[in-house]
Amino acid sequence: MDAFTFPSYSIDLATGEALFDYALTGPDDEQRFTEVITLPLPAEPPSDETVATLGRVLELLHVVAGVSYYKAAAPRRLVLPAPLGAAATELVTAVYTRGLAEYAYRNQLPHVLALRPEVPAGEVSPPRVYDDSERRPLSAVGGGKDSIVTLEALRRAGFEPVPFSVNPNHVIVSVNEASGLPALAARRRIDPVLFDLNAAGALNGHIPVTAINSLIAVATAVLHGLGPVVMSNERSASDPNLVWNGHEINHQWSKGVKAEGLLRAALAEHAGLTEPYFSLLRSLSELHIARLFAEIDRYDAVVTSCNAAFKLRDASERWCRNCPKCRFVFLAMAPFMPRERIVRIFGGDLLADPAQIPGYRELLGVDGHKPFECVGEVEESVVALSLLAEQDQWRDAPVVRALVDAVPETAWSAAASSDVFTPGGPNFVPTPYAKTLTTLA
Ligand SMILES: CC(=O)N[C@H]1[C@@H](OP(=O)(O)OP(=O)(O)OC[C@H]2O[C@@H](n3ccc(=O)[nH]c3=O)[C@H](O)[C@@H]2O)O[C@H](CO)[C@@H](O)[C@@H]1O[C@H](C)C(=O)N[C@@H](C)C(=O)N[C@@H](CCC(=O)O)C(=O)O
Ligand SMILES: Nc1ncnc2c1ncn2[C@@H]1O[C@H](COP(=O)(O)OP(=O)(O)OP(=O)(O)O)[C@@H](O)[C@H]1O
Repeated sequence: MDAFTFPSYSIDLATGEALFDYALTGPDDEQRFTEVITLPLPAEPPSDETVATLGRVLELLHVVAGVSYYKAAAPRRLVLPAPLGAAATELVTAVYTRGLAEYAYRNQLPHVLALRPEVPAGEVSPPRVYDDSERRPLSAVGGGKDSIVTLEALRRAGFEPVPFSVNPNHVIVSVNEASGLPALAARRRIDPVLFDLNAAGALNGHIPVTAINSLIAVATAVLHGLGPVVMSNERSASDPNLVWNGHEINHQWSKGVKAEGLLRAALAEHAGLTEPYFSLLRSLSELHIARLFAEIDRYDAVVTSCNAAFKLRDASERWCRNCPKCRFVFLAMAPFMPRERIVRIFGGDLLADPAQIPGYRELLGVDGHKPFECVGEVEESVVALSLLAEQDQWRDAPVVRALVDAVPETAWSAAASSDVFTPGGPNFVPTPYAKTLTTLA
């Protein structure tokens, strides 16, 4: 295939159903796709102004959500459907290059990292300004510890958050029920043709799913007259897994602070939103978030951070207890709660199981590189281990003992002077939200 194009998109405001069309085109062939995203409908029909702003957000979503289908063939041309301003073009370029960097690396497709969209010439008419900064926030809920910390902090600080999820599965539904807050949900249906192509051996790999979920959340906030979308993306999401041909490869790229800045700028430029989107947890390490989570117990029976529970097919019920994310989150929570509590949350004790040692050695930087998963930095893992080694309840756990012996002296010294509990780094948290997290301390 030579090119990826965006033939059309439409929305039916009576049902909330938006259709996004895509095409992979070649000299003799064309493969079409349609993704269906259904937004929850508000009680009152939206005003013309709201519909206009929503249309602008959906234009960005149309282009960004194409990344799932582009990756089936990775053509060298990305032909956008309409003119875009500089900030929106920068977002799109980054989503298809940095957002697909892990995919490019694993499939050895360096041209993807150099992709530049072809933007039709023309002016984009300026959007109407939509001041959403003082409205109730939409809090994106993914079912894991991070979004629970955000939801609870916002609620306790009096912001009256509205929980929101894309395709909530039973985990997310249970988390929302445990919160007691009425939630909004959007549906997203990937074109089944993509799965057929995958089964037939098409190119496949990781995509920047947070960028897609984020724009669906912003579209929902606009349609419902709500305020900023509040995410739970942490500091370490901005750190790459490795560098390849001079390019950073980051599994979590669209959770990182650069992606957050690009999305905010594109939404301001293209849709006129004054305070569209920010991550409340941006300054915090995963370990710090785990410590905050330990202060909240109403979600213990439902919280699930394991990605295996969120697969579209053959999902695990809750924690699979045998993946990098389960290992990392167990290690990060363990120092801050009684052993019986964490074993109850996970349904098992990962630090009592010697089979987990090789996976933990990767997380601790003893072997290989940081896994391609949503896990914290090596330093955070070493700090967590050092805390466990000081506690009677964990000191003699088989995995803790083996790991304490495996970690090199240099890592212990780095951990001793670590700043993992000191908030830091760039963030976009608006001033009224600056003290929100203190409600959990
Ligand atoms: C649940 C999961 O981790 N899935 C990744 C996995 O896909 P798998 O085939 O095992 O299961 P499915 O998720 O059901 O996907 C089936 C196919 O559909 C494609 N697909 C899925 C969602 C989408 O939006 N677009 C798609 O094209 C997918 O490629 C499969 O072929 O492995 C895939 C290949 O590496 C990953 O792409 C799947 O990741 C999902 C998109 C996903 O939702 N992952 C999140 C849990 C995730 O990884 N989040 C990251 C943040 C990444 C970011 O930058 O936003 C994190 O938490 O670190
Ligand atoms: N299905 C979803 N709908 C809406 N937002 C989501 C969804 N899944 C994840 N998110 C949001 O995307 C961001 C990244 O998701 P991630 O899975 O890392 O977070 P989490 O589930 O809150 O916590 P954890 O890291 O413990 O899994 C978070 O801000 C989360 O709220």
